[in-house]
Amino acid sequence: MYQMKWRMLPRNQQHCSWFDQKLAISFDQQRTFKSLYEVTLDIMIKSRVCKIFWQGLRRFKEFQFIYVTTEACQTFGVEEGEKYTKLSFNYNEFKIRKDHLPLRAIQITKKKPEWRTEKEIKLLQNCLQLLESYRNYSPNLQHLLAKVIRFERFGRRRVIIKKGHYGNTFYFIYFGTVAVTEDEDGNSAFLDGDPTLLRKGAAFGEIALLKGTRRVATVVCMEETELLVVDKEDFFANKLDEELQKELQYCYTFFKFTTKCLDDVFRTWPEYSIEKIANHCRAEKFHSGQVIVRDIVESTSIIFITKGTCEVLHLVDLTACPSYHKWICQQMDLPKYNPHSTMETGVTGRKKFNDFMWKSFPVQDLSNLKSLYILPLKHHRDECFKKPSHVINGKHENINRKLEKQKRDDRNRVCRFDNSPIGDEGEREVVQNEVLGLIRKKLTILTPYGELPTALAAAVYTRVDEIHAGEFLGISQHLLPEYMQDKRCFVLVSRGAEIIRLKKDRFEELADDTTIMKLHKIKTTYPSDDELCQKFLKQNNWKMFRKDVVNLILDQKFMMMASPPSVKPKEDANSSWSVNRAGKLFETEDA
Ligand SMILES: Nc1ncnc2c1ncn2[C@@H]1O[C@@H]2COP(=O)(O)O[C@H]2[C@H]1O
Repeated sequence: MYQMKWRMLPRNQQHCSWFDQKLAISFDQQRTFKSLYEVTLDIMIKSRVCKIFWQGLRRFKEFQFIYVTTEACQTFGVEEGEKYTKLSFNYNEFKIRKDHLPLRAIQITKKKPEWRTEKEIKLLQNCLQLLESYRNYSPNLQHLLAKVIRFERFGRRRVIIKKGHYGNTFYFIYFGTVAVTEDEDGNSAFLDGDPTLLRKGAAFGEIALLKGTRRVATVVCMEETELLVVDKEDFFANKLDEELQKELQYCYTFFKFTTKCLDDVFRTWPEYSIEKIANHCRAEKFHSGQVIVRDIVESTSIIFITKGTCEVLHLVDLTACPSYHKWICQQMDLPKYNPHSTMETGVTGRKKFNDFMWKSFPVQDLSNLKSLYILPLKHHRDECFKKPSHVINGKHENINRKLEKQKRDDRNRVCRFDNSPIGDEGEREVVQNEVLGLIRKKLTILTPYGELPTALAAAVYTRVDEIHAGEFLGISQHLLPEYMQDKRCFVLVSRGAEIIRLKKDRFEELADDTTIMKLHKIKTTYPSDDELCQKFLKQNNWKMFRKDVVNLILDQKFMMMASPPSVKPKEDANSSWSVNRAGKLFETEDA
């Protein structure tokens, strides 16, 4: 560029200004070199920075960022003049998902083991304390596992382990439920009424690793499931096999050496059969009050109690029990139950109460009925009794009068229990009809033993048996012919028990004739529903009596303390026959 400029000058000017030109060249050159140097330096620095970034990124290739893929991320658009910028906001990153593995812990598990800092391992260890199977390991093993464990999330119906495949992984369940099935695709889990389920805190996939065999079962997700995975190399490097061998040995030892308690059921079994059932079993712990099996008869498993106690409960539909009707008649002074005049309606309260099952059960408080029954009586007999608050209010009084009229009209229209005319047949009769009229308007149910107010339709859970460590249940009924089986629903509830579940068909497949003969001799018969109802009512009568006595004594005491003894009975002395739901249902020790 400089030479071009110089040549373009006139000839004379070219000679005379040679020195100047010389000076100018060196000055310009200097500037050019300087800028060239700066550019080169710039390029060198930039290339070095790029190289560092590139090397860093190469390492990051191993690191997968976590995306919560389950729900689409919401995107907001912002328009700025001509430009259109997209701001994205993933609300999943801010959403607290209860019971799921925290995001921070997931990020740690996604890192390579050597990248995890001591602080991160500790944090992960703390999160994993929630898992029972993990918590039971020594602190050292817990630390080693937290170093190598990785995270995986699967959706419903996803097969995690396929039966017959070689195994390279061991799993802990952090969230969700999986089913263990005998078929390859795991479909049976969704058809089986009683599949083998493993939940949060359980671990699986150890058998193929410990024995070096193929997978003995298929494991499929029943819902979205979060797992923590240990690879085969880490499994053995951290001596996890030694710990799990102990667990596997537990079931084997129970079947092999607890035969005395188990009525010698397994005494004649060859070694390999016991080993085989031990491979298909798992010890499970249940806290007190937890339901182990919802229907023992329907269940496809035999339950062996290894530790603690269990209770067998049965829901008795009182409306279907003649003893209950008799008792109601006595209590309410209703027309006596006559077995010859039963209504073959087939409509009972059973369906209604089946729906309630465990989550809730009907609160049957007879005190309301009793107060309806007693208040008018008291009103007639003793003017000193306080009027109900709604009667005091004039506005309510009008409504009340209207209601009374309506009730009277209804009573005339609707056929009554005893077909007796309404009139002055005594206060008691009137009140009784009053009660019935009110109830009839609300609903009555027809039972095989007569009509019953809906408010008195009750069902109670009664304890029918107690099972202790070393005992088992679920097979004797299964071996009986269909017509001899007790098809009623029995619930097994833990009282701090530890159990082993074994599939009935697997047991039958391996059991020899001697075992089957022994089991045929074991007969468990539970009392009929009416017998259970009688037992319950007996206990209830005692409770009612006890409550009445206590109320009576306390009343007298309080009255003496507060004011001079009065002859008037107190209202709450009559509210003693409310059905105590806790006491009744579970036959507490004070029963
Ligand atoms: N009856 C069972 N109860 C619970 N888990 C089981 C049962 N049978 C098999 N499994 C688990 O299912 C896994 C399937 O793969 P593995 O054979 O490696 O290990 C098996 C056990 O961990």
